[in-house]
Amino acid sequence: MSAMDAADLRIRTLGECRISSPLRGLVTRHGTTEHYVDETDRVLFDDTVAMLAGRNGGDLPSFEPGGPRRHIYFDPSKIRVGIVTCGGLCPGLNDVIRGLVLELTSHYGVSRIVGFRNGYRGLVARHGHDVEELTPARVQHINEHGGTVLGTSRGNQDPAEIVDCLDQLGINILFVIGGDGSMRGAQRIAREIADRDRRIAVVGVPKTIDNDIPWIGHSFGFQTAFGKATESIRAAHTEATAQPGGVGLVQLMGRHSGFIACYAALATNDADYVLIPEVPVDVDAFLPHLRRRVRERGHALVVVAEGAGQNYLPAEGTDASGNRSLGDFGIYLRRRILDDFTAAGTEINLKYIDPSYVIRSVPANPYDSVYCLRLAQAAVHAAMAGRTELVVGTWRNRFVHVPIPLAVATRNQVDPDGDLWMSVREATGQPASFTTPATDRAAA
Ligand SMILES: Nc1ncnc2c1ncn2[C@@H]1O[C@H](COP(=O)(O)OP(=O)(O)O)[C@@H](O)[C@H]1O
Ligand SMILES: O=P(O)(O)OC[C@H]1O[C@](O)(COP(=O)(O)O)[C@@H](O)[C@@H]1O
Repeated sequence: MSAMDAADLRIRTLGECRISSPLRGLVTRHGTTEHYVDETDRVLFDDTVAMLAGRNGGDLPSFEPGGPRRHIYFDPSKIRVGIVTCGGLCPGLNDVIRGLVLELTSHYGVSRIVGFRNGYRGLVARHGHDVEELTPARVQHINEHGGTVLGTSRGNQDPAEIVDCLDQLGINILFVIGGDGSMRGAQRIAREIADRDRRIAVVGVPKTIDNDIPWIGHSFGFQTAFGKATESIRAAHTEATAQPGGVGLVQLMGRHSGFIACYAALATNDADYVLIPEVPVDVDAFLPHLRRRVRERGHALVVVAEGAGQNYLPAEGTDASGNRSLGDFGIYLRRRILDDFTAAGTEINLKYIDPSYVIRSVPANPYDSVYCLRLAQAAVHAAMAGRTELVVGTWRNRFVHVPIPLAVATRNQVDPDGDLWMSVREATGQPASFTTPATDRAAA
């Protein structure tokens, strides 16, 4: 990450909080202390992170903690709130929508909440402002289903048109539930709002099934998704061990980050190999290893993230413009394994499984449901206190406010020298990498 401006590390606010919070039920058991965040409290980055953020020494940056404030910026009786979900699906989207609506209505007394349909498209006049009133009754059971009741979309929209829409509908707070692309969009919307000198808060709840957004410990839905992926790994293992020369090959989502592959493999502890985008793999070095393993043990199980092997993919893995194609390394690997075993005269029974969208379209598990609710609560507290251009995250086991520029500046990836990858290598027994002298020379 390049060095950031100090301004990018500060949380923006719309103005002074002069209204006493209407939050009820937050008095502690001892009856004296109200449970509000101490405004002077800070959650420090550690030194490494400070260095990454370009603040080497001196004024150590810190996060503002999330949570309810004693004084708020918006008058709950006067405001109108909008919610939008963007990007790919992820378990828990409906939990977050529900959490936002329930927190706004039950605790703050906000009664006017709308959901924009189909991502940022729902905020663009050309597509016809597509909104739906959201009430506690409407959201009561939506968490029992996967997907998002608001719908979602990809495709860039003009921030100016979006702010026109917020103006026309009298929206005071916009909650964006989405990935890094959505948050970049949210940042541009917030800047457009600031340029027009409007007082509209934009607060993000980071969504990524790949767990690739930093500053959030792990993302909501991730645990549900890798849990679902373990079913495919178990099936592949059962198939592989049931016949001579059995090879199970499971491809999982993960375009740039291999967290799903690593966690699903660790959860089952059956995989012999895990291939992820963060660790280069030379297929020519991998194949003899796999053949040896099958000869010695009678079977093998390979788990690949779809974005693995991008360092290797040959000409046929490129698109018409010569760019290397992303994804589907598993399909390529499947053909190479079959060709290699056949050429070597080694018996093979390969079963390929790609659970694909199955792992991200399911409802959140109870852990993720709790996490979604707490992220939603933190997002509402932040917005009601007039904070803007931020996402809610977790850092050092605290809910924190992360400025959007910081949240989108880097991608969370598996560290090939870190503990997680070491655990995977311990569990699988695979070498540090699969390279040949030629790829080593190329890398150097
Ligand atoms: N750089 C950007 N600037 C403005 N809007 C963006 C940008 N990238 C994405 N968006 C908006 O966010 C939406 C979701 O982004 P996308 O990258 O598809 O998914 P995700 O948010 O899950 O990463 C897009 O449809 C687009 O409207
Ligand atoms: O087919 P789609 O909808 O473009 O989505 C597929 C991609 O989305 C991802 O799940 C990433 O989405 P996230 O933004 O939730 O991390 C990739 O792993 C996958 O390749």
